[in-house]
Amino acid sequence: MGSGEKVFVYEDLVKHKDRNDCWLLISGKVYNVTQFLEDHPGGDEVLLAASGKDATDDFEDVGHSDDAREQMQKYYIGEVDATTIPARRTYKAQTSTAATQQDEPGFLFKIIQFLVPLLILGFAFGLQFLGKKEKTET
Ligand code: HEM
Repeated sequence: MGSGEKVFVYEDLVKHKDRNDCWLLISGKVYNVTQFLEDHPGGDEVLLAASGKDATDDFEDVGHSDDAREQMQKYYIGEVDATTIPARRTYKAQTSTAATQQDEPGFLFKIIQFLVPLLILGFAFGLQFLGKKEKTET
């Protein structure tokens, strides 16, 4: 606050992730929470664990109050150049491909289920036919 806008690079965060010097990156903004570690209602450990990386998800997952968002302004020290932040990994469920892959053995299984009784029947008729033929021949 008031000390001017500073633009950091993502790699800078790694240098500020211990108890004596702890920065947080939340929604592209950098907060120096070193003095806040002891006072954080959620404890210092969670803040230390959230430092050195993008802590946006960790912060939002807790559902911080407006009061907490107000408080964090005190610790704001600058922004991180967005181009240096690694792209967030999104895990897309491979529904379409997984479904087709699963469908194939299912389909094959149904065909086999249908064919096996037919083969047994065919075999039984075949044996009967052979039996009759043998009787007529003798
Ligand atoms: C500058 C950043 C932060 C500030 C100013 C802050 C402030 C606060 C405040 C005031 C509370 C009390 C509840 C509320 O008002 O919402 C709180 C709770 C909490 N915070 Fe943070 N917080 C910050 C960052 C984080 C981060 C990065 C995490 C990582 C997970 C975190 C985890 C928690 C947890 C787990 C609680 C719940 C404590 C409980 O209810 O037992 N906070 N925080």
